[in-house]
Amino acid sequence: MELSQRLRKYLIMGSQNCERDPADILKEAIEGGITAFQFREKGPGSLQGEEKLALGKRLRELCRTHDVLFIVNDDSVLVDPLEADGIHVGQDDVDVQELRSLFPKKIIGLSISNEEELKGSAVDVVDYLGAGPMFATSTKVDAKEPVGVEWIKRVKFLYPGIPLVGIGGITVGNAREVMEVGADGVSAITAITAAKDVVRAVKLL
Ligand SMILES: Cc1ncc(COP(=O)(O)OP(=O)(O)O)c(N)n1
Ligand SMILES: Cc1nc(C(=O)O)sc1CCOP(=O)(O)O
Ligand SMILES: [Mg+2]
Repeated sequence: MELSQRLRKYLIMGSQNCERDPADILKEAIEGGITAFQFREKGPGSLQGEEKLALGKRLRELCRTHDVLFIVNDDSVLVDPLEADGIHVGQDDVDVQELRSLFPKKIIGLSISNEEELKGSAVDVVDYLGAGPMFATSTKVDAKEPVGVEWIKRVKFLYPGIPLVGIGGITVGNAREVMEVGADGVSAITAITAAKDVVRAVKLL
């Protein structure tokens, strides 16, 4: 399957986003039909060190069993121990050219929030882009101002060949807008982790 299809329903989370066992939430999200998962264990309340690694391994196994893409957020040292399919980084993280030489065959995702970031990034070495925040979000403390779905149109116009997912404030109610302007997928934290019925939320997304 093409990467653009594998990024269609992209759950991102860590234990800090979950009020119950993250593995249960991930299992339900897989049942609902997520195609990709990003292990983003960071921020207030997140696990560190061995505990982080242990949780990553549990979640990785679930993704492997169900053929869901497993991407690590930020932490390049976790890529090999977790046998991740790839890594997602932002503008203030490890440089993507350095990542590409470390991991020639892994999937590398890069966050892009504006034209300046796009111009200054080595887009040619990455496999997909994350564009956001689409809408207001309180999940990421240092999130930028919402850029809206117009940003998806612009990035697709400039880089039609690279898979693109929207992120930030995406819900069951607005995911369609993001897809209709040309995104290959939607990524979400709260819309899935905080849903009363996770299976249904993913299906509706
Ligand atoms: C798919 C996707 N897009 C964007 C991000 C944000 O990455 P970044 O800007 O590095 O912020 P953190 O997630 O590291 O706080 C993402 N994680 N995934
Ligand atoms: C991790 C992340 N990155 C963003 C970006 O704009 O790059 S917004 C964001 C948080 C997404 O959480 P929610 O789905 O709960 O809004
Ligand atoms: Mg990051």
